[in-house]
Amino acid sequence: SPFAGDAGNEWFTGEYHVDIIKQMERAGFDFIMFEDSTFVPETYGGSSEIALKYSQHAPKLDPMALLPILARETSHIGLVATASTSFYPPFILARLMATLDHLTKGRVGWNVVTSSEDIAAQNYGMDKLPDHDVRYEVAEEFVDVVKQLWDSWEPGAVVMDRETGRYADHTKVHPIHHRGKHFAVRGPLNMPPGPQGHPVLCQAGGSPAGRDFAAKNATAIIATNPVISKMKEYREDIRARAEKFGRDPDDIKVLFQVSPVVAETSEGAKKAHHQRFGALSHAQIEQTLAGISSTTEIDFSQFDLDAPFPQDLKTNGHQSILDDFMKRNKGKTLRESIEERSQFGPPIFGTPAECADRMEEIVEEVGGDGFLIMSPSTRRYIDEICSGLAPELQRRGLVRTSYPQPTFKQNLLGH
Ligand SMILES: Cc1cc2nc3c(=O)[nH]c(=O)nc-3n(C[C@H](O)[C@H](O)[C@H](O)COP(=O)(O)O)c2cc1C
Repeated sequence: SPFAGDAGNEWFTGEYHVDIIKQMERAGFDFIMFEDSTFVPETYGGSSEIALKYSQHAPKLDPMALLPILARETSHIGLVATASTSFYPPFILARLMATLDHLTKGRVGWNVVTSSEDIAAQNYGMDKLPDHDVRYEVAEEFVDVVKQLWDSWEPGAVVMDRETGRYADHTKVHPIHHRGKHFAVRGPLNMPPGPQGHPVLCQAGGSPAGRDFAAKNATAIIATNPVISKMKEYREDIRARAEKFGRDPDDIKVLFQVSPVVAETSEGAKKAHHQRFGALSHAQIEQTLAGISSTTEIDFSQFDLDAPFPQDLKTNGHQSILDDFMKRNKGKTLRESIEERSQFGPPIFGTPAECADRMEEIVEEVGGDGFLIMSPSTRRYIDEICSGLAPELQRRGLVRTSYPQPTFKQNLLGH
């Protein structure tokens, strides 16, 4: 982008992230989420050329190391890092999250992913990932172990009694002696849990196994769908699954991915939207196809752009994303199909008031809890959202103007 400035360099030192998170806190965002993966894609065209040309999936800073820097520069906004249950040992993850919950004073969250790329698994001593549904079985056990570790220090275990010179009460700190199908962990954790006890869990399950996992464990669920009726269906399905697991569905916030295009005038926004998402340029086509190729591990460079693509593709990666993509675009050419996909969510463009109107309509129809704004990495875009769109939503009482509760989870849930 001609408006990226020197973000490509400032990004490496975290300066860029510090600037944007301050804007976001001022604009009343609940949280920032850092997506993550740990590989350099090679699926598209059988080479890393296109992925590296457009910096797709790489480079990435490790979000775990970035969060405490951002915590020092802010006071209220939630900070969510992605970590994979296929690659981390549960003890290390539990300890990292507890550490971050203390360092951020109760503002940390974990986006739980199972990962979808064999090429990433090969960085951790595996030839390939377990099957899709087995990954969720592993994730269930992983989260169970992590929660047991966070609970291995009972409330009141830390006494810090100066008179007796005693730091902690050993009768309130317990090994967990977990021996399951996938993990064996003795415990206890070597530190007490942070202010939230269990940090906020985020998830984006799309498949039946993924939705069950999310409905059972997550406080924030993020989802992508450009079709309003499907968004509604998804949220209702998640809420029904949550009830099945004995949870109050209102304790889960379902947030839909959008990428609003905001401008001073309706015409300006329409033009900018068309530039970004209309007839795709060669570069946009390459980027979108390379993106789908790396998440599905299917080389889309082999298909004719101006013909329908096969409807019987199979992946051990993000199957639900692929199924949905095939179903929605039956009969369409690949070029037509990726035009919709490149938008990520329902089209939203206009002046701040027009975008706010559209978002309000969508939430009314979907019964949704809000949105996850997916941002191109420029300060200009962040400013359009934080100084243009968000204040308009705040004036309408749709976005917070303060953070009344002490922790991220309490602010998210409103109690
Ligand atoms: C908004 C959004 C963000 C996601 N972020 C990540 C991520 O950072 N890392 C990752 O490996 N997967 C990520 N995913 C993929 C999901 O974890 C999940 O695998 C995907 O939605 C497909 O669902 P399934 O696993 O139930 O098949 C993301 C998905 C969505 C919709």
